[in-house]
Amino acid sequence: MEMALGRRGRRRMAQSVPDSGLTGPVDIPEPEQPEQPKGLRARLSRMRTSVAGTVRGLPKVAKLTWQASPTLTIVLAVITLASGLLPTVTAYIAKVLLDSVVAAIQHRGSTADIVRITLFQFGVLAATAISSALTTIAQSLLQERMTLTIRHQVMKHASDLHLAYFEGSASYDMLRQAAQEAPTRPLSMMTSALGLIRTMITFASMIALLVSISPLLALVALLAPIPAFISQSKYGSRAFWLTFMMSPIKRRMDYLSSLVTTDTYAKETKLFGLGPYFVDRFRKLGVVAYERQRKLTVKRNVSSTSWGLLSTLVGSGIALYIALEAVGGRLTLGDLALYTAAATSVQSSVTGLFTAFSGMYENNLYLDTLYKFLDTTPEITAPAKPRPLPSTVEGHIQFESVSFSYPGADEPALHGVSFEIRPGETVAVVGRNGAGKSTLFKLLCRLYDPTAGRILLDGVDIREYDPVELRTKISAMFQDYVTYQGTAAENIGLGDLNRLTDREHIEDSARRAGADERIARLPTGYDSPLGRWFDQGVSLSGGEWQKIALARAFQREAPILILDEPTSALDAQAEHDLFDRLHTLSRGRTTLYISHRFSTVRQAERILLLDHGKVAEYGTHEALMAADAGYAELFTLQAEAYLK
Ligand SMILES: Nc1ncnc2c1ncn2[C@@H]1O[C@H](COP(=O)(O)OP(=O)(O)OP(=O)(O)O)[C@@H](O)[C@H]1O
Repeated sequence: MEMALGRRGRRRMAQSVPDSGLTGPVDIPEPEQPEQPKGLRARLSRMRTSVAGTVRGLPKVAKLTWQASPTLTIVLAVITLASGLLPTVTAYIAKVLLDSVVAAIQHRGSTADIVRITLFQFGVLAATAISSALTTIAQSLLQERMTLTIRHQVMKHASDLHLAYFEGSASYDMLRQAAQEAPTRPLSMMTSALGLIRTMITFASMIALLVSISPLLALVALLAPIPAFISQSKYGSRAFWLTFMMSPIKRRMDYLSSLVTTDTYAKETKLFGLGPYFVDRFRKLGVVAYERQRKLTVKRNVSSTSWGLLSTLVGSGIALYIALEAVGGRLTLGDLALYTAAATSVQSSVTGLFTAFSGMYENNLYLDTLYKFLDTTPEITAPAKPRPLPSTVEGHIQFESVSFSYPGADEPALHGVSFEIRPGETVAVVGRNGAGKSTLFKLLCRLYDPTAGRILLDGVDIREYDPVELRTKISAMFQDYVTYQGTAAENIGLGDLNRLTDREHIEDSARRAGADERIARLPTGYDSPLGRWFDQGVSLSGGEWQKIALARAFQREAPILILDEPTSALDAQAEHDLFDRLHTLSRGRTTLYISHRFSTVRQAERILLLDHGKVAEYGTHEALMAADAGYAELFTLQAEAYLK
């Protein structure tokens, strides 16, 4: 990006600015296609590859269309193919009509013939109109079904993918393309493919007529539109590259837009007066995106029109030749009409063939992204023969030399971590920001797999279990819990889908989390909508939301309880009450919680101190205080602050 600026001062500035879209230059690199050799042979071989690739893409597209709706696919195919003959029939009727008019004028024929032919012509024209209306209906319905089918497939696949997939920006761009661009492409490809066959039918029937008058003319008419095709295919793939390269900029625009239009961000945006700044950046990014699009659209159309003019010139030449032939008496007026129609039709068929093909080629490129996304295999999967979890999981947890690095990170988040938690024990995990505490929890839930070492649950490596089943044994609340735009009951019930409607259990979970009292004060209690996206719901405070999220964790009666800073937003009384209850709540369950408040940490049976991804200390509060090392230092620091 910076390179494109070319001016030294701006380049230096750009280097110090992260490429986040929030600050710095809004330019994005010109879409550059991979270097390709230019010679004729290379071009031909590229064309062969793209033809083969596009043709190979067809069965997949046909399958997608069929999955969306077999009936509509058949309707569309039959009408499209049948309408292939209509132009030839229409042209032929025009000839016959003209000849019978001339015959009637010269008293060689009757008006009854003309009426019959006109009626037939009406029939054909009506059929043309009906088939075009049916095609439109079938296409738009199929498009709806198709969008639904593909979005469903994308959603389903995304829900199966591992967490890390969503954290890489390249894969996120791919996901965006698959979700937004791809749904319209298969039908477009299918329509082009059917159009291609229809045009071939028209073409074959028409060419027969043209060849019969002059093979040379047929050849000229065939060759003229080729340049138009070349320009089409070149710009077709450029458009694809542009969209692909535009994806990051579009995502940044979406993000900026959400910063200004989403309730949770609006407060801070207003406080710091960021609204106009974000709006302006959104506009600037939009201008860059538009400029790219404009250049390409103009280039593409100017180019194809120029090439198209060449085809028109040939068409006019043919018309002139035939007209002169008619004047010379070598052709009838009807022949003239027929041959003119045939010549024009062959012209447009050939252009149509090439345009349909280049359209298919372009659509296929977009679809490749969809297939690539759908082919991405989830990295966290169940083994071929998952070991069934025992009906009563004891909750014995062992970390054995566990190391973990986030994809693309320079330093490991965890390094050689080993410790053991006995069944039913309560352990507090402490450490500075970034020490690796949340990562430890995520590994235990198998949201990631360790890069080295292993984690055992009841003596078995957790990778031997089915991760979905493993997670049913864990009740968890993360720091960045979700605030669902639903009712209070739904917000809690989602913690255990099997008990989504078990109101008694939901109320019990709320009581355990200390959320019951606030819910009772809501306009319609548990049925009150929370959040304002869909209904005029109630806005809760940060602490009240946290209690709801806690209740959701308690909703699942699992043998392992994991709480990542469960009281960060709670008031002192609520925090005290929760930890009071935690003794009862954690009875019979292995419990791990992260906290930065040492008054709550000391209540745990054992304390694990992490430091830069390593276990620094592990033991009871008393033992760690006696050791007088890192934990004792942090504890004293906080205690002194309170006593001052
Ligand atoms: N999704 C991620 N991708 C890449 N790196 C990450 C990701 N999440 C965390 N990290 C990095 O891993 C390290 C450990 O993070 P972790 O969230 O486990 O820390 P923590 O001890 O829970 O911190 P805190 O007390 O601030 O919550 C940090 O350096 C962080 O930058």
